[in-house]
Amino acid sequence: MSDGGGTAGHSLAEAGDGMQDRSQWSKEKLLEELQKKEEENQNLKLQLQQHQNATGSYSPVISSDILNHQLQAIGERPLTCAQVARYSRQLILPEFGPRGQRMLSAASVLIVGCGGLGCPAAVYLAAAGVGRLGLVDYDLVELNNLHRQVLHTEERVGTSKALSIAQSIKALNSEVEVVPYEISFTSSVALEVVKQYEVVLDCTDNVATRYLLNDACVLADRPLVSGSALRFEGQLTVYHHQGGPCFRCIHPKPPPPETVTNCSDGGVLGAVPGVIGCMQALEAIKIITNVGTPLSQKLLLFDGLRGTFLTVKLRGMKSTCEICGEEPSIKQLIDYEQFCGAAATDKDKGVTLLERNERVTVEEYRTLMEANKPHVLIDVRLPVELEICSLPNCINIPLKDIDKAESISLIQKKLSDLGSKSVVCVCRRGNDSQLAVRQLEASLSQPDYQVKDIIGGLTAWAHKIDNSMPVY
Ligand SMILES: Nc1ncnc2c1ncn2[C@@H]1O[C@H](COP(=O)(O)OP(=O)(O)OP(=O)(O)O)[C@@H](O)[C@H]1O
Ligand SMILES: [Zn+2]
Repeated sequence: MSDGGGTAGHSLAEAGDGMQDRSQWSKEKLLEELQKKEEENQNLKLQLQQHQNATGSYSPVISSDILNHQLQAIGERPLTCAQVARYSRQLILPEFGPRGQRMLSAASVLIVGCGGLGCPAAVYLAAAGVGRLGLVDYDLVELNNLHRQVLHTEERVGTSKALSIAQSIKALNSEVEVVPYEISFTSSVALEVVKQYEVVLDCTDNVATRYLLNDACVLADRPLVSGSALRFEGQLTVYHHQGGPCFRCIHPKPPPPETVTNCSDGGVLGAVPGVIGCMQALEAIKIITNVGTPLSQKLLLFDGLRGTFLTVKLRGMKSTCEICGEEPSIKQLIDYEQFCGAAATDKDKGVTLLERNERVTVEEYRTLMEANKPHVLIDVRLPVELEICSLPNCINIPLKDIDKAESISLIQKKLSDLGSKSVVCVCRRGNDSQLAVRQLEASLSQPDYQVKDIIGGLTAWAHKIDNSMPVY
């Protein structure tokens, strides 16, 4: 009885054709034999290819005659020879075929957000041959975008993201009609733009725009392919499609603004939005061509660190949903920044918590430093951020640890060693440092301590005092 095709009972040298004992062969002889086998292999592959081409079972080069015949049979305009050549590898997918290609070429997709998700989504939709691609973004390309926003280039830093993507896409596939919108996607324009496209992709990065896009898609009755990515994780779902829920059915109330983290603060590895953006393109293609099962009422969770995908079922459409329910109270677009209590951007807002006399400017801090005035400088960022840049003689106590007993006793010890009562807090941009000051004021026991923060943080220091300090 066979042991399952293993080599039991034979030496390794015999395994394979089992005819020759090669265990005593020289290196040269082995190489010669390998080359011979490789040539035989190539010949076999070629023969197989010719056989398959002749029988029509598989051919990487498709005859446009055969395809055009199939298309005419289903009453569609035939693909040109150039289209057949360009899209041949996807045309031979039985589920997709020339029918899918025709549907894709006739379709239009709107991508809102030309950043980390928008770039991969756009590149795969354009490459696949979508007919018309709308690209919305108000922002300009920055150097720190390039690690993940892969359609922009070093040369185009400082120029419009929408135009930059449009340029890359045109170079990739000149057949695609590209419509760049260098605008803020707001309530006044959203519905008008969305109505001009069949499928919409949410590739943005803020909650206000997510609600706006959702409501515009429900009002215009368009499916919304929604993606997000942060740090090493990503999410993907399709809203308002095939009777599935909309974003509001799942999230009737916006989250408190302070609980929302963006890539600029939380960080993101470029390949992660790459994965999710590609999958947004895939969902759009599936919806347009009616192939497969779209992620409607399902949420796909990608864990890049573990390399795992998990799909969870979402609740269904909510009959009481304010926009897609049975008696919707929202019949037109509203003010989403007001609704969310947050701006429709993830740019740093620059909070002001402290009074002016509780703060020092970077210039004032430089004077204090140069005068060697004894003080304790506390950098409240994460340790990894201090590896990027820091001011001399700081101690690192991350904001989340600032009011812990051991932090307070460390600060008190440092102050008493220096014979000082002055504490200065610093962070990246001067937001967390203000929170730290408030917490220290409450935690430090002696009322005559002076606790201040540096306005604008290390970013202001880099811009105004030390140009050699990196800005991130
Ligand atoms: N309401 C909106 N109108 C137009 N574009 C928007 C809107 N909201 C967000 N965007 C765009 O969506 C894109 C999201 O991209 P991404 O999440 O990669 O962030 P980013 O802002 O480029 O980078 P970072 O957060 O690191 O500064 C951005 O280019 C942003 O300008
Ligand atoms: Zn809903």
